Amino acid sequence: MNATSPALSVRNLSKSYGAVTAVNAVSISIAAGERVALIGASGSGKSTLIRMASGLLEADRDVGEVRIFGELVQANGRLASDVRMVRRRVGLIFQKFNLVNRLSVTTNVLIGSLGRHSSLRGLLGLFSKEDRHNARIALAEVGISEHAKKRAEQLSGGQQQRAAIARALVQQAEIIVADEPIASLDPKSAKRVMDLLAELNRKKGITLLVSLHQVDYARAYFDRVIAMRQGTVVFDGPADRLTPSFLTELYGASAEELILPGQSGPGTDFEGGILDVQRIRAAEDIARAS
Ligand SMILES: Nc1ncnc2c1ncn2[C@@H]1O[C@H](COP(=O)(O)OP(=O)(O)OP(=O)(O)O)[C@@H](O)[C@H]1O
Repeated sequence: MNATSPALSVRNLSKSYGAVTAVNAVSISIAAGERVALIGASGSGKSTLIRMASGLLEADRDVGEVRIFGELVQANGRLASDVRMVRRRVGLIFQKFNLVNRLSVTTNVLIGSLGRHSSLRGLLGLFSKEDRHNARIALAEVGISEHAKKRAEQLSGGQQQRAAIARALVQQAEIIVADEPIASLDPKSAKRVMDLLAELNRKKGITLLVSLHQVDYARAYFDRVIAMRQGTVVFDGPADRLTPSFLTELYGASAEELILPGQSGPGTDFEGGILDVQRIRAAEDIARAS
């Protein structure tokens, strides 16, 4: 709403499941355009926080608030009545891609435009010429134009994740909230997905909040890291402070789960170069041609 509002503001949010406190009085603020990784061992509360932040899950009653670009998502454990409108600004990416397997890649991407139309129109496949044009551009931007007509289930994991990102682009998401987007991918596909997210942040100013298990990806791609342990935020600061010794200080023995010795991380040879340039040119060509 307000140009100076944070992209995401979470204040005093908690969530319990019976005796388990999944998230305990967490407050964070993410400025528009920031690139923030959320790390933590399994069960530390990352998914629960992400689901509450994006309006998919109500927090515990009576305290807490979430706003996205100043618009209320939930307060005191109740979702805002117009939460659907706010959610349109959020591109959600999940570990398991969240595509409709039997639909074509293009249709899956077009689903991103449904927030702006009646669902019936979308269900009937009555997408506008402009929507289709935007879907073609988005597919080119994420580098999977040649797979547009295939069914989603025919794509590799990395390609499916890129289709999910294309859907967020068609949705014109201003913040992408991704819950372990690379956890199911091989290192090469993981790197491509992370390269793509970072590029969208740089070129389009899309804010990123991405939960990850792997600290080396957090360090390579993000300026700021929020680390959780047992439902609370134990670190919020520059990614380069996350040295192995600091992680051991934060997490003790469970730091090993985050450092992943021996597993190949992103390294430093980010794919940028030729592939990127070709992809961006293709998207620009499509934009000019129609
Ligand atoms: N629907 C639920 N019912 C009961 N307990 C839950 C539920 N969802 C999460 N929890 C518990 O809340 C805690 C935090 O879970 P959460 O999934 O948020 O952690 P996480 O950091 O995302 O873990 P992972 O990295 O394994 O996905 C865990 O102890 C989990 O068992």
